[in-house]
Amino acid sequence: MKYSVVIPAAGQGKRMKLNKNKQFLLLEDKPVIVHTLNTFQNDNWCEEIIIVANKDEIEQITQLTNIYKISKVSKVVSGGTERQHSVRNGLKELGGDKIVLIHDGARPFVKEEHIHRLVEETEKTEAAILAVPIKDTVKMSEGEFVSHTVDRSSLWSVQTPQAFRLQAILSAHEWAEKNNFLGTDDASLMEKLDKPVSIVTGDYFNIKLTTREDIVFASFILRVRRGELV
Ligand SMILES: Nc1ccn([C@@H]2O[C@H](COP(=O)(O)OP(=O)(O)OP(=O)(O)O)[C@@H](O)[C@H]2O)c(=O)n1
Ligand SMILES: C[C@](O)(CO)[C@H](O)COP(=O)(O)O
Repeated sequence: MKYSVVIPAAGQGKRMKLNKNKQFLLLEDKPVIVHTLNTFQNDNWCEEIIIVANKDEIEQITQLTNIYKISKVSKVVSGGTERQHSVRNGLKELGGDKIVLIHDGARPFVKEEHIHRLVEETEKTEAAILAVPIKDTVKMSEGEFVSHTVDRSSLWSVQTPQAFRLQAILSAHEWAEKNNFLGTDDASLMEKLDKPVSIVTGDYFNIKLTTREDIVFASFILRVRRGELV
């Protein structure tokens, strides 16, 4: 089985509160984005990588792909003001009706086995997402007070990659653009069109580097992956 992947990496990293894009943060010896790209470069099911970058970071990211020999990168295109716009710019570089994965550049720890399960699931349906069951109790609020506690038995913490048939997700993005709908993930666009989205259970190590604490977690995850910690 084969797929292409779009890597949105054109955010500002505001919540990280650093003076640079979190994709360039060094995790041990390599930038975050290189850790992410290597997973797909090393996966023989992956045929093509499209990176979406801030327009003034395209050259820097292109240089990194040359330095680290990420040869599957076919294009580095500029992003948009929202993640959804960046993803759309990346999707437009692809053709045919292949399987396409959309994976945050800020998620360097996704496992190949989970990527493959997503692709296999998408062969059967049109959309599949990686997610993990919520572990905490979840409550809704009204002002400063709890309004009610949500039944968490059917709640998921959704991650990326998210996998789709290319034409299906392109149509969903076109619908969202025409109807001014902005979703925080790509699967929500399919849901708005009443398309089924399968859930594949991933693992809790597939974090998105969002706030500074995540840098600490990332350094431990790397040690776990090397077998240094349980
Ligand atoms: N306009 C945007 C916004 C986000 N992203 C990418 O989408 C992924 C998930 O977004 P997020 O973690 O929110 O990144 P930022 O938007 O950079 O973070 P913040 O909201 O803290 O600024 C990241 O790899 C980010 O680079 C993107 O390509 N284009
Ligand atoms: C796509 C995503 O990573 C799934 O959890 C998440 O919605 C991205 O949200 P962000 O605010 O753009 O990081």
